[in-house]
Amino acid sequence: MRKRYLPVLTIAGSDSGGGAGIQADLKTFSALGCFGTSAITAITVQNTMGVKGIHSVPPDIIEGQILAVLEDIKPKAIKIGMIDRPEVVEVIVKILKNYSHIPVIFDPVMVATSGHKLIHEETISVLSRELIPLVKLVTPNMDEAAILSGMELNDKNSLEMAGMKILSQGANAVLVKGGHLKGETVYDILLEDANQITAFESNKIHTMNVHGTGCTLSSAIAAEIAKGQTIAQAVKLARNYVWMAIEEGKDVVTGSGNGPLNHFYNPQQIIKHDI
Ligand SMILES: Nc1ncnc2c1ncn2[C@@H]1O[C@H](COP(=O)(O)OP(=O)(O)O)[C@@H](O)[C@H]1O
Ligand SMILES: Cc1ncc(COP(=O)(O)O)c(N)n1
Repeated sequence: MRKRYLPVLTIAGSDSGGGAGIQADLKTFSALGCFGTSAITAITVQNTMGVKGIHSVPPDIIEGQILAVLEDIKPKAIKIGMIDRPEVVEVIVKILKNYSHIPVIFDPVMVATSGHKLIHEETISVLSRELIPLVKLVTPNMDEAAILSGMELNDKNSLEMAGMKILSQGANAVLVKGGHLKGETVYDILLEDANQITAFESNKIHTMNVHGTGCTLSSAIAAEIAKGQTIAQAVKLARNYVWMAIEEGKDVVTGSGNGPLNHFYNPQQIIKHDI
């Protein structure tokens, strides 16, 4: 058997500004020693200041991209990000049912850091009902967890309560991210089931460059899962990676809004596996 890089697939939107979406995902996979492949769901007209337009990719082309990768390159994990329309959820669900052996990490992207909506309202109930029960881990931020759970989130305790609600709605595991919490500490709460809850905490970094943190975190979790880590260990490693990429991204000078992270603060890890 030859040693190769572990392939990982991202199904997400393109960010022309390069900080979030597909662009962040592919940089993260590479930085963590995996081989990144992609299926683009939508092309956003975006920079550090915000989103100026969205061109939705036709569902048959999204399906074609995903199958082209699954049938030939055989990814070890899948990350899903921006899904703007219900028909795209349907296409993805249909495919995933035939590939249930591949672990899927789903970041239910709804609103960009800049405040722009990236999802049609009617998509939310469909992804909650049909997609979330199929994935290994769903990673909502506070606003997304509030929408999915119907609860208000403002402190560490409410992150956990919302996570419990999302579990009760059919999720297998939930990471409620608290990057937008007030105060000097950020908490992310991992619920693998009602009795297995892990609270991760780190110091808040003061910087404008936090565009793409959620995309980067979910891709890093997918990369670590592809390498064989457990969910809890993958989340721990991915959080460390994101924290360092934010810290080292303070001086990445691009644009006048919310800038990106520095995905390559560490030279690329060369990690080949028998596959
Ligand atoms: N200012 C910050 N300092 C340290 N960690 C952060 C900061 N902002 C976000 N994070 C971390 O980045 C990850 C993404 O969180 P969050 O920003 O809540 O998600 P999203 O990008 O989906 O809104 C989480 O692990 C969170 O703890
Ligand atoms: C294509 C695309 N996907 C995801 C996000 C969310 O990233 P963030 O919440 O960091 O703005 C984004 N802005 N654009």
